[in-house]
Amino acid sequence: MQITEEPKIRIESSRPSMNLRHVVESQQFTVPLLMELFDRTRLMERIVARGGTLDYQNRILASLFYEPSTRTRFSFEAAMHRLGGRVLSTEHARYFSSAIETEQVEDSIRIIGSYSDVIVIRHNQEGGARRAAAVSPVPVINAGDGEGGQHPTQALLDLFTIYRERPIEGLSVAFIGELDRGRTVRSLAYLLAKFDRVKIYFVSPPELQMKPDILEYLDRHEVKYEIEADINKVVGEVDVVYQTRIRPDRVSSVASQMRYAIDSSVLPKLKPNAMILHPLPRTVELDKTVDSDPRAFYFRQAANGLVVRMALLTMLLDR
Ligand SMILES: O=c1ccn([C@@H]2O[C@H](COP(=O)(O)O)[C@@H](O)[C@H]2O)c(=O)[nH]1
Repeated sequence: MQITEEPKIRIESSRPSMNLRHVVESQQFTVPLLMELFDRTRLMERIVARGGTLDYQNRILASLFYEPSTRTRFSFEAAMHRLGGRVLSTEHARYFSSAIETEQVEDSIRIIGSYSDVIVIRHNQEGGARRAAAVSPVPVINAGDGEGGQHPTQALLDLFTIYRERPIEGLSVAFIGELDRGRTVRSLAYLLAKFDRVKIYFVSPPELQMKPDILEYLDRHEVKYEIEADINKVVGEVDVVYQTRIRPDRVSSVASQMRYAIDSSVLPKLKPNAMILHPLPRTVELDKTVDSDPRAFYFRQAANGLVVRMALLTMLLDR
């Protein structure tokens, strides 16, 4: 794709109105900050449509992944390239360099922060990103920390995907699958709690249900929710079905995994204008026959990762 420089689209290179130093958890985002991010995201859509910008040349993003990633790493790196910047990257941070000799994340971050302008980190331990942010000389973005941690930028792109289609106020959302270790679900629940009249259904086998910390947060913020084990009682009620995997080792049988699957037998039960989301990658819980249904939004959701992450990078780099 050719970069067209004329007429120039101005990224409000002015400073973001709200101070955002690191992105560690979803709770950091207020509704005005989310709206500012989404306004910038719309601008990024226009910039990407013309091939990108050179505005951030000479800025360097370091991507440091201690766990595998497809969408998050590629979209962050593509985002920096579309902004004209450069990327230093490893997807084997657990094995590279001195981590194998038990170098602490703090030391790695101090060093890498002296080579770069922003660090994107996926850490295998809950709290890994927070530890990184505590010592980093440059902004740190949490790209997933531990199984019970968070994945705030996934939640931002999830929310943007919904926001493009309908108001978030008054929305009903069913989170289905392996909820206790679903960092994407945890992060999105925190974001949804910022909006009025949202209702959340947590649908999973009892042993994989959402952990009390999120439920207590929802209670404190007076967000309505229900715990449910039967997918059929919920799918017809909601505006958004947020499907997630159930890994086979977490349930006793394939049959119980399949009880939470979305396939062509479930589609007729959904509202005609429902949205089906999934953070991907999928296993058996989201059948490929669903892909051609107009309510399937998961590939658009993954694609939105690029523009949302571009917008977020500009907000951190412009401050
Ligand atoms: O059902 C799911 C599927 C994925 N996740 C988490 O989402 C990301 C996916 O990683 P990519 O960087 O997009 O490849 C990862 O953090 C998974 O742990 C999930 O929680 N539930």
